Amino acid sequence: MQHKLFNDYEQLMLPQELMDYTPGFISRTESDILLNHLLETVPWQQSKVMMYEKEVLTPRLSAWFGDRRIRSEDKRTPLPWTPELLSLKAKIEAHTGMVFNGVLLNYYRDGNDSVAWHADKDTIPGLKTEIASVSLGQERNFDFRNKDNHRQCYSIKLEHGSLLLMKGDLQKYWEHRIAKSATPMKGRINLTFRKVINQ
Ligand SMILES: O=C(O)CCC(=O)C(=O)O
Ligand SMILES: [Fe+2]
Repeated sequence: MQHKLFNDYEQLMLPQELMDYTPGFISRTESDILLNHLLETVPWQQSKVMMYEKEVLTPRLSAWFGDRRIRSEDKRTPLPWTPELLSLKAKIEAHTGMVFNGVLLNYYRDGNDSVAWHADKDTIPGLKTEIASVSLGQERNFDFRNKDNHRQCYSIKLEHGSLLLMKGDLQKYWEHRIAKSATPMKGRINLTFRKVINQ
């Protein structure tokens, strides 16, 4: 599936059926408060993943809150919803008309923290993956590229208090990442609201 990603002025246009970006979804003051609250209260963990038969630490901290496990093979017990996360979930659900039952929090401590190229798989078989992603703190580049043609690669900045909806066939045809940055970066928290059915 091909998309025209630039308008006549060469500005990047997100195909709305795949990605919908809302800057200022949360006010500046509320975003500041939520960022500090999450930094102080979330039991952040550095997960390990297998890479070429070796266990490596992921270059960021994370936490999973929700009703079910994020993946059946993920042994972490989901953390119980907090009033702050439930209220953000309700705001997103009212805005999008979508319903979520879990949220993955990523904490990028500085420019050395990152997430490698990946697509988020369908968590409910037969349904297209819908993810609502809220960003707090340091603005970072969100890169995405066509799985079949890596030269088709674009970048948007995810601002403090913004909401990015990822939907439709985005995860099927595109990958995304947060690259490491050579420029010094302050902390950033990203919350991805998801729909999962694992036990
Ligand atoms: O930090 C971000 O904006 C993206 C995180 C992400 O891609 C993920 O958790 O799957
Ligand atoms: Fe992702």
